Amino acid sequence: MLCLTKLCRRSVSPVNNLIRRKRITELGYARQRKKSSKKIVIIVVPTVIVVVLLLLSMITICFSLRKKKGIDTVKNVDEISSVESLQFNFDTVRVATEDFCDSNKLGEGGFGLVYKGKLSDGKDIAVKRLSRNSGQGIEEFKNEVLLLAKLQHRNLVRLFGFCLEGDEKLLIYEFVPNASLDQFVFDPIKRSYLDWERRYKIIGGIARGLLYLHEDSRDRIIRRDLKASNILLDAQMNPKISDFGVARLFVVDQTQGNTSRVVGTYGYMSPEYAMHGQFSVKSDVFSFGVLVLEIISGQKNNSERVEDLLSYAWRQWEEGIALELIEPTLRECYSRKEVMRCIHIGLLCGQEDVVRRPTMASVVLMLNSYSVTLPLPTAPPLFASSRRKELGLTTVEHGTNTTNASQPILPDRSISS
Ligand SMILES: Nc1ncnc2c1ncn2[C@@H]1O[C@H](COP(=O)(O)OP(=O)(O)OP(=O)(O)O)[C@@H](O)[C@H]1O
Repeated sequence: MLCLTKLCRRSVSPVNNLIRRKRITELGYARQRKKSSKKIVIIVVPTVIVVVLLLLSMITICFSLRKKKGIDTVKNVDEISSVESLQFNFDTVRVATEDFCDSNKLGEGGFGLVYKGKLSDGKDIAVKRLSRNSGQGIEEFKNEVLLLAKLQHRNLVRLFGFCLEGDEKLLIYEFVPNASLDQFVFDPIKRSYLDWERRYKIIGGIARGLLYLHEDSRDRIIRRDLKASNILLDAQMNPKISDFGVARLFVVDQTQGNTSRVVGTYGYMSPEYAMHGQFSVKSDVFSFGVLVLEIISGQKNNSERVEDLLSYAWRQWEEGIALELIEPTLRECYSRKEVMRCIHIGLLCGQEDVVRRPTMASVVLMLNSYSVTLPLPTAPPLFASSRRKELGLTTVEHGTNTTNASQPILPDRSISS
């Protein structure tokens, strides 16, 4: 009996042991599980939170982008419909300009007279009354309206509206109070108002305006008639590129053109455009180069010159006396570094080789950053008066300015007369 009990105990105790061990193991597992679940909580939860936050921010970004796109779309629709709503009544313009009276005349361009006007709400306007024989047809007119209505940049003149009534074709622009750049740069008295700092800012502003036309506006636009009289100055002397009557609308990859009708002013025209009617953004770059040299030197690049301005500047550059180009009134106070860089840029833009001319994006970069190394310029085209005569080209210099309607508003200095 005792033996049996002992045997039983012996036989029970391994079972108990097993159960105990099992319990211990389970307890161990449970503890381990608890520990690992704690670990999981510590690692996974923040990860999940981060992922959720990331997803949320991505969704927010997507939403705001879609919203922005939506606004843009609305803006586009607005713009298109506003071309119609930009239409002015002829009587409104007639009253605003006091019946197009002479005292309100601002000047005359190739396409007609320009008048100053005041709308009933007090807003100043400039009205371009296109002459009937301007050669500008209804399509060109609408082209200019559509182009300008779409373009908005601080260095471009804004279009407020247009008027088409009977034979009358009018464009209504924002009034830019300080007239055109040529009236300062080439005027023996007013030129003293443009110190180097102002001229440098003007060069930068024109470059940014052109860059916008070439690359940033939705449609690539080639200005084709960039010159000092087409740069207007606002009350703070910020330059504004005006008059897009000859600009053409391009889809972005259609960057080059060929035309039998050359529209432009010869002193500023690239050789490939003047001689073969070929234009590209690089034709504007060429004109910009000429303009920069005019702003620095105060000299007009017209047909009366023995040697054209580009060739003259190039010769001085080669002789190492480029700084002599600078207009005498500037000599007392200017930044040698800035003037040299601008002459360099002017010569790069005026190179005969179209490919070597920089883009306006490069020009803006060159003006803004001295860490950008400029390539050495190569020769400008042989554009001397002799060659012009040889080619039978005459300088087209239409455009007169009358100052009776616009006494310059000068920000902080007055012109001594
Ligand atoms: N928005 C404006 N605000 C103030 N003045 C203006 C405005 N637009 C033109 N003018 C004045 O009228 C003049 C003639 O301008 P317009 O654009 O018709 O011809 P242009 O630029 O002189 O010559 P072109 O027709 O050959 O380009 C300008 O030089 C300028 O003095």
